[in-house]
Amino acid sequence: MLQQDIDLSLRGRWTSIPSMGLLQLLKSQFLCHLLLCYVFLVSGLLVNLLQLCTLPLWAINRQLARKINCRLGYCISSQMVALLEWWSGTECTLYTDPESYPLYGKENAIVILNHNFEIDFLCGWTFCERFGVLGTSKVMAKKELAYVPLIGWMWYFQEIVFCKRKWEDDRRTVIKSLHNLRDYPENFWFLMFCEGTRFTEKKHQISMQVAESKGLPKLKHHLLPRTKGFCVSVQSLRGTVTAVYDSTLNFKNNETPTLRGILSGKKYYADLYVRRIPLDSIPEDEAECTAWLHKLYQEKDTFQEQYAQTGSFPGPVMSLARRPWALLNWLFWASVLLYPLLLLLLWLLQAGSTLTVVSSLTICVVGSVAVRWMIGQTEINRGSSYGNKETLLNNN
Ligand SMILES: CCCCC/C=C\C/C=C\CCCCCCCC(=O)SCCNC(=O)CCNC(=O)[C@H](O)C(C)(C)COP(=O)(O)OP(=O)(O)OC[C@H]1O[C@@H](n2cnc3c(N)ncnc32)[C@H](O)[C@@H]1OP(=O)(O)O
Ligand SMILES: CCCCCCCCCCCCCCCCCC(=O)OC[C@@H](O)COP(=O)(O)O
Repeated sequence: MLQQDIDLSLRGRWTSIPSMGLLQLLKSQFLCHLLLCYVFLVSGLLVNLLQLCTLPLWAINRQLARKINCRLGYCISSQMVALLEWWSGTECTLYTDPESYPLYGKENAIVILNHNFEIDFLCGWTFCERFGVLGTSKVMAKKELAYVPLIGWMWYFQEIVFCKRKWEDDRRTVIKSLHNLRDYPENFWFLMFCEGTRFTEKKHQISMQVAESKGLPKLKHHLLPRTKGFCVSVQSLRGTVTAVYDSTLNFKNNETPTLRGILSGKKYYADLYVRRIPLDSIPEDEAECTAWLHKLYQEKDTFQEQYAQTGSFPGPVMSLARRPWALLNWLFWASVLLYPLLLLLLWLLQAGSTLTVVSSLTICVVGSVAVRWMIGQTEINRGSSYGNKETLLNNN
């Protein structure tokens, strides 16, 4: 490279810093990420420990144990919401009809969401937070997520419905977990990604072969939904849940948002289109319910196509401001946990032996490897093989 090129590239780098903003620069620094992760990991472990302490209470007063665990769970999940809303400043826009809007958060609902993005679960959580149901939010999650530290352990106490994505194995456990929710003491949203796995080109191709073999119309933006879980949820929660919220998520400017981007303070623009469908209008019969879900996904596909063409969903936009609680929760944990960290660092600098310095560095490395592994769970290119050709052949 010529000296002139080097000068130009360096000058470009330095002149771009002021325009990038000092705050943005700060947000991209590894040290900041380390501090965020420290607060998240330590507070998460403390909360998990407190959740463990509630175990005897489940036998004595189950409803109280549930209410306590909702609030404890909120302490963990709202930190991730704070990261999205306050750290990255991501904007979440809700498209929905004004008649349904007042009911959101005031009734039990099954939420159906497309599964294309690495942070779709986080956007889901953010909408839960804004409607006051974050602590009680539920999901039908793959069993592997039960072993993710903090989040998976928290879910165990929040009565999340886990599945192995093999209906023969899941039928009994899924129905049992759903029946458990029938006397839940607070309003909850139960999320289902009926596609069962995240969208990839390969999984899409295979699932459209399945659609063709079943004589179903092809979908452009979705995988063919797996219907058993939805039908059994509707059957098991009839009388408990009053509506299905058909939700379709996309991001402005064709962005493919990532958790790493959020952690680095990157701002995204999420758009969510929600239609409220009364549960009574969904057929009870399994075959009819299956056909109903297939039709719903065909409609969702047209909404995504409209978004791809016009950059917006149908329906009016409802204003939905972020609330301060997620930020306040984070500030609480940060003030409780950063002070002892500071004291420890000062002590290490002043009097720490080589052994204590080395052990502290080792803890830092282990912590950051653990967080990297957890972030890896959200990455689509590290996703499961469920829905790939191999699985299809095994199933047959
Ligand atoms: C308003 C805003 C949002 C609010 C948010 C609210 C709450 C937030 C809460 C938490 C946020 C955190 C989120 C965490 C995310 C974690 C999510 C996941 O883990 S997703 C993965 C696990 N979940 C699911 O899979 C749910 C959907 N799946 C089902 O319901 C399944 O039916 C099942 C119960 C899991 C059983 O699985 P199985 O594979 O056995 O399914 P089926 O029997 O239904 O399917 C077989 C059937 O499908 C046909 N088919 C279609 N495509 C394929 C393919 N590619 N390969 C093979 N088979 C395919 C197949 O022909 C079979 O057909 P048939 O039934 O006719 O035999
Ligand atoms: C202040 C906060 C600092 C936060 C630091 C970062 C912490 C990282 C936390 C990671 C949390 C991990 C939650 C995992 C949820 C992943 C949900 C998901 O999307 O699962 C995928 C499945 O649906 C389908 O799997 P595939 O079949 O596609 O494979």
